[in-house]
Amino acid sequence: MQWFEFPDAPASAAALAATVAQRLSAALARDGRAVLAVSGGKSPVPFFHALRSQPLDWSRVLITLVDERFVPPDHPDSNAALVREHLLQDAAAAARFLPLVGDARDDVTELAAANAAYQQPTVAVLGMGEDGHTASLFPGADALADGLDMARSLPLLAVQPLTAPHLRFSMSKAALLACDSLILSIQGAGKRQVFDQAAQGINDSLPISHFLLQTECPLDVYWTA
Ligand SMILES: O=C1O[C@H](COP(=O)(O)O)[C@@H](O)[C@H](O)[C@H]1O
Repeated sequence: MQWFEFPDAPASAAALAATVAQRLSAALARDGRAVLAVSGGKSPVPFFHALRSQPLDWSRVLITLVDERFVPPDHPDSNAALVREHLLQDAAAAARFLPLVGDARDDVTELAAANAAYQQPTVAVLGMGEDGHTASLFPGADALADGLDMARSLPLLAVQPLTAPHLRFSMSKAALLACDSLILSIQGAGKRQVFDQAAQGINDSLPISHFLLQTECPLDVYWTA
């Protein structure tokens, strides 16, 4: 795990955007295409603003989500709506977007469709909640063990959080660790405390620990107070 510390959120967002753009660019040169998976929530907005004007051949980049709430695409809690409003703008408007949820009417059919359409990301940018969840791998959820099972073959699963609204679709641990690289972006003293606790040992009540304490996929942590 590599640790990067920044004086404020704009500095962290700018550095994160430059790193992600450089990794996408390397994938474009190597493979002719690149896939970026981003997190939702509230904190990624400055990063999206910094990333969307990076000079890249965005027409060969596919953007998808690490996780999504099972809500229609115009719902205020939709991660796809967040990406459309804040990331798929400026130069990045040329990127293709692969949402995880359709019209949010039938979770079984839509999860099957999302798994069928899934594209393995080159880079995934993770967030973390103060309860230690990452993607939508929530502590205490019935589906957590399945989501953390490295033998699981389907990349996406449905998770019903006990402490947060909406059924979620989430990338599994196995799918996330199959990315070329992972970046965790966090800020604030509360999240730092959770991070420090999770870094001490694998602990299912802090699912993020499964990503900090692994050797399958390189992880960079972007931290700002
Ligand atoms: O519910 C979610 O929360 C986490 C953390 O969000 P943040 O706004 O506190 O950074 C996020 O990473 C995840 O994608 C989202 O669906």
